Amino acid sequence: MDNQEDDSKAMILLMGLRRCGKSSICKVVFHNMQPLDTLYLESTSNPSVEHFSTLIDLAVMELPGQLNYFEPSYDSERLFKNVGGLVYVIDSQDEYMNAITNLAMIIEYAHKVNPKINIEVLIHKVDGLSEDFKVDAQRDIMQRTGEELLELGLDGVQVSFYLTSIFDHSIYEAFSRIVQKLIPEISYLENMLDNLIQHSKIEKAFLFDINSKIYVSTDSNPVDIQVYEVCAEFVDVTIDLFNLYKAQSAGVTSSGADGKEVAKPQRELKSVSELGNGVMIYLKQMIRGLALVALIRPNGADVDSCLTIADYNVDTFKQGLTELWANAVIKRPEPVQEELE
Ligand SMILES: Nc1nc2c(ncn2[C@@H]2O[C@H](COP(=O)(O)OP(=O)(O)OP(=O)(O)O)[C@@H](O)[C@H]2O)c(=O)[nH]1
Repeated sequence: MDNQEDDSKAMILLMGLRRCGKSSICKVVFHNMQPLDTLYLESTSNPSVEHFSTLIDLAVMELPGQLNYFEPSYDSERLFKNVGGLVYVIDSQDEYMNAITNLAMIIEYAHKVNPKINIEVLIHKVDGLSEDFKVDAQRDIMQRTGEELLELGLDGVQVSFYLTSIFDHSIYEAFSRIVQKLIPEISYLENMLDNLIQHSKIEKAFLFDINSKIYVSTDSNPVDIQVYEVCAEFVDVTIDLFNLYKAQSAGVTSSGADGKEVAKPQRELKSVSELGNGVMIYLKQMIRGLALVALIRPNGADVDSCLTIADYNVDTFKQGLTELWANAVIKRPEPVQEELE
């Protein structure tokens, strides 16, 4: 059982009251659904799991808002024991007092069975709120949650809050931070990226999961959300261009020295472009569906030599990443969905 628990740390539980936006978040982040199309999503009635493979294998389990997880028929204890992060979604456009009471009750239980669980609260749908109201809502929700936890004698429990919406990049930014907390090697990755930027005229580097556009790591400089947006959009553009030309090269073979047909090596995703302000944006494919995206500021130096140095250092980084992955401690989580249904 112990081993099983260790292997299952990369499980995220997504919870919240009905219609707070859980399915929409999953569809937009993990299935590239357009935010407006979530208007027609039906209410979820059974737990569902998204498997998401990036540097770590991750499972995101959505628990429907209409279910009572504390009914005896659910093995809630096993469920909560097996998760690394509990993400609770609060609809900020709705009356949220019930949600806060529900959240406090869940934290009490989750913390009891799994004191190491990361508690993450998404103050969601903030696109409908004015800037002032956003700040007020955040303060109010944080304060009320604190009061509820104090009443339960849980004031020492760490809770992280994020303002999110599926209509901008805030949901990706929040999930990036949540996923990073589950990667045991995160500090090595950050060090490796710090090393890379120090020696390559790079001012910011992200290690992106190409499919979801979550970044699994970045260097230790603060993240500017606009810089993140530019990099995430560059991933999209690069993939679109890559797919545009894929059909011609797919399945192409050539004759080897002994006359046998050999498959051509797969094309590697790589792209470089110049932004309006003279900064170069650089993308290169790494391992396991990841891509490194970096902003390079030549600062008067020769652009070609900056790119050559970046190429060399990024290759070294990729080798480091391959070694890090070979020794990674996290394995695929055990599917527990069937037991819940
Ligand atoms: N304005 C706005 N609406 C959102 C956002 N996220 C989700 N919604 C809307 O919220 C409604 C409910 O979303 P769902 O994803 O179905 O909610 P749910 O939590 O999965 O609901 P249940 O399955 O009933 O538990 C949909 O109409 C979404 O379009 C957001 O960030 N902003």
